[in-house]
Amino acid sequence: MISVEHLTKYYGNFLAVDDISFHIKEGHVYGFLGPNGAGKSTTMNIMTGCLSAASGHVRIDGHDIFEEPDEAKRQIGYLPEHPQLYLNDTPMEYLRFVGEAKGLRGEELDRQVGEVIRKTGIAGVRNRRISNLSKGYRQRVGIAQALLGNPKVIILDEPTVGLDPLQIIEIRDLIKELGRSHTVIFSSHILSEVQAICDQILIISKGKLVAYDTAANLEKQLLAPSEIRLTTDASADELRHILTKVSAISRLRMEKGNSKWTMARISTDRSDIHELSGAIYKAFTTSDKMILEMALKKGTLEDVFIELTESSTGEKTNARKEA
Ligand SMILES: Nc1ncnc2c1ncn2[C@@H]1O[C@H](COP(=O)(O)OP(=O)(O)OP(=O)(O)O)[C@@H](O)[C@H]1O
Repeated sequence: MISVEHLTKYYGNFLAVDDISFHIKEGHVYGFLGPNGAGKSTTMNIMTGCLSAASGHVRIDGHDIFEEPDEAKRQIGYLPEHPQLYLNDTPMEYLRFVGEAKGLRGEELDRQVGEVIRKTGIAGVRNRRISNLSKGYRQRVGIAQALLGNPKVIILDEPTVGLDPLQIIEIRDLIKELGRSHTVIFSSHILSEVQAICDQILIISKGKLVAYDTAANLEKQLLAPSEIRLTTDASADELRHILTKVSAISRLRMEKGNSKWTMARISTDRSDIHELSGAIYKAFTTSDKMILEMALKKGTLEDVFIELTESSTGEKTNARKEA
């Protein structure tokens, strides 16, 4: 449905999109996930024909966005990060205006405007001025205009930014609903949001595509090491000796505890952390030392996201606090 090949974009000397390539199939919800400034909006603006690129190709349903912009754009409905709504218009007037600009006329215009109003749940406010609508309803109007012309692909740039928690839930539900009838791509810097809505996740960091897969596969393939925190009455040397029998350990770090007990962090790269905890219990049974406390921490997608985006930006992302 969409093919992006070796896309590169500079702002002056600054490389904002760095040789990004990916393919998108019909009928799924895709999430562009990345910290602020990662290059999500720039990539979306190029994909929708709003911005040029230094090099690379974007094909929408076989049409090159640079060479056949009209055909390619017909397949896309776009809600930019800062949509230009006409605040003095009502949603009805605004949607009729956008519909006409997309070439709709007469009964077909009436039908489509009615349908997008119904789909986005704005019937109750369709005759109020947009300037009097809440941010959530304005965002719905923005999504409604993207749906006009019945495009195959809907691209939404940070559609939940600035909304209150209830509005966020409503817009997320709407995106999921749209995913039943369209291919939807939306961007966010909030991992939990992308995880909750998307079938596929594209992680973008510092202009590069650093991962592309389902949430479950990302966790499996890029697995952040799982870790066990252990407190024992064994000394550090005794613990090292007991654990020589445990092959699943990839890393062992002693931690400063109180003077009486030894505390350690034990990591594994294996996908099943219980394989490690079981082996540790077993190793202790053949010693005269005790496990006083054992806590398991499984590697999560959040760990993967933070590691991928930190290693390429060198900065802390804000995913953890907002997820
Ligand atoms: N018109 C511009 N001129 C110069 N630099 C720009 C311009 N637009 C974006 N940038 C820079 O390009 C980088 C990528 O920006 P972009 O808006 O694509 O990121 P983003 O992932 O969408 O982040 P955000 O969520 O903050 O919008 C950022 O460092 C940004 O400051």
